[in-house]
Amino acid sequence: MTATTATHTIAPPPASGRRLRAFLRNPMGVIAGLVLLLIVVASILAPWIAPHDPGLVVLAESLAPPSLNHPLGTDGNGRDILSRLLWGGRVSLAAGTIMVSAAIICGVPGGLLAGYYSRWFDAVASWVSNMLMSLPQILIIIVVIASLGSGLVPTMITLGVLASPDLFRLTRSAVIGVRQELFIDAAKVSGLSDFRIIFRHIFSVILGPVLVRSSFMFGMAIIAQSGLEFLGLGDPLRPSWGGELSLAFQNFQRAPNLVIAPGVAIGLTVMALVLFGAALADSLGATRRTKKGNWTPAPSRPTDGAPHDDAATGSSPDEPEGPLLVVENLAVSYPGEDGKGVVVVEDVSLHVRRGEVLGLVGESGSGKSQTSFAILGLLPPEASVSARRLRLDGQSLEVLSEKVMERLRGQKMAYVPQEPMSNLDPSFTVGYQLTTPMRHKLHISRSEAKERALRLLERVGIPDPARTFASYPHQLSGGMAQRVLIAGAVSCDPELLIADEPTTAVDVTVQVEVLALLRDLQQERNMGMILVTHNLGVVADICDRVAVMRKGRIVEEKPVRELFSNPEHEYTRMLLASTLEDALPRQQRDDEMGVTR
Ligand SMILES: Nc1ncnc2c1ncn2[C@@H]1O[C@H](COP(=O)(O)OP(=O)(O)OP(=O)(O)O)[C@@H](O)[C@H]1O
Repeated sequence: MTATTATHTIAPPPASGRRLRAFLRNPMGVIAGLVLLLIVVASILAPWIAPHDPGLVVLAESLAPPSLNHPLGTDGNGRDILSRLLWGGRVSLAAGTIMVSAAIICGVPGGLLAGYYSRWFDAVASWVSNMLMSLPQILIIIVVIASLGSGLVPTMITLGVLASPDLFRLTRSAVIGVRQELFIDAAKVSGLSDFRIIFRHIFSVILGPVLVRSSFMFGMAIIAQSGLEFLGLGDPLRPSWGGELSLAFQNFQRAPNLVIAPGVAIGLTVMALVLFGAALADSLGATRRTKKGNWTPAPSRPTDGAPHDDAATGSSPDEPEGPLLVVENLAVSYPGEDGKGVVVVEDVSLHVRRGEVLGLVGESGSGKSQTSFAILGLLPPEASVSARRLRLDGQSLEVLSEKVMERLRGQKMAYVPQEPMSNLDPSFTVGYQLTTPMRHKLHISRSEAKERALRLLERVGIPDPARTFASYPHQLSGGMAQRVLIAGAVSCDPELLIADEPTTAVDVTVQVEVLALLRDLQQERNMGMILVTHNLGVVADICDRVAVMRKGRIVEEKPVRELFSNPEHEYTRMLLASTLEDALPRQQRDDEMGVTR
């Protein structure tokens, strides 16, 4: 699920504000930042504040000690050291900027795509990255300098490309980590394109680690560039810290103090960058820990549906009384270790009519979620799916491209997950996450989406919709998060709602409310609903029909009352005996909850 910018009236402090405050609480980071700022400003202003021309040779003043005219003395050629260091700072900073930019450009997008899509792109990109890492860097640099000259740009770009595997691997592993997060699934279910998911949800997560690593890399770039100058591989006419250090060593016997100034310039800058990077890492890490600490369990996730647009989706209108969803002979398998496929769903056939609730029950691992994900088109790439028919509103889902499925998930199917907190992106406000799918799918303005979101929040029983709209997920209780996700799920009027154990993560009292809410919304909107659960008590509460799954197959399927009064399959009887011992008959439950059917 996703989001738009909330209105700013009651917004809590944004994540960036918390990070800044955490950073400012670290004195070392602040001092390092100030030192860096001073170095950057002094280097930029070098043409105006340097007391002398950095290239002016006055042999008569060779190796002059510090004086008013030359505050840091002069080098072996009588050039003013302070002026050369100020100008040299520009070179060092430019070197760092070029190298880090090249490393980011080569490493980060590749890591993002490799981590997100895996498969062949990952294999190729990882191979290239490993190859780059195995190259002898100094030899490559010497070859580049020999063929392209000692210009700063080609040298530092080469170094950046050679360093890019570092950022590639960092980004790739961060993306692989976040890709497993449920809020990414939620974003997919809400119909967001891969580009928006990567840009909005994943990029924000990798930004911190990439920034931190880049600041270290910047320090390394300064050292590398200075080292090249020191070894005589730079341009002798270009004032630089490394070049000054090299000259100082040449005159070490006569004026050993000359190494101090360029050494301090390099050491101080690199140290400040490292400390700054470490403080940045701490502040980002602190924010993340805070969020996780407030995590509360709860259910549902938002999705959207949209105005029915058969032309857009290529669907044909369903016959008036025909089922909304038809699944015939669905099978899902995964590659096994011995090369044979492991079948996790086999020969599953079911249908759901508009306004009908189908319960999909079975023990853990019986294939309920895999069946749901197959319908939603959200199985991982390694899954093999086949079905004789898989139709939603008359449209065959199995032949659709991922792009059309994306749109369908936004427009016709919605999903309410088991763990609501994990399905909300901690970096965005509830309002943002609720309104983005609506704006995107329903093509409505920000203010309309906000109005709609506030109404939905009120409808799902959130006591202060405006406040919740502006809140971040960690500020919600589990039950509230669950309601928010249900609001998101119905926000674009889906026709089919798949709720996967929506009450697992909340306490018993909230469970009852959530089930009642789902049932009310389903009836109000005449949605077809699949309720995935292992609890026959829940089935008794809100389902019209039940399909009992075991070991990937449906072993019995019939109307709820019939199933309860006449369970035929041995497994169904066992389920009934074990889970319904304390359950009340449906009518009695409805009466007690004041529900009219
Ligand atoms: N990516 C995967 N690769 C291989 N097997 C998988 C994969 N995902 C799920 N499975 C297997 O598919 C089977 C069915 O899983 P599924 O999640 O559908 O069960 P479930 O009935 O929903 O269980 P639960 O109630 O615990 O969620 C399980 O045996 C599971 O190990």
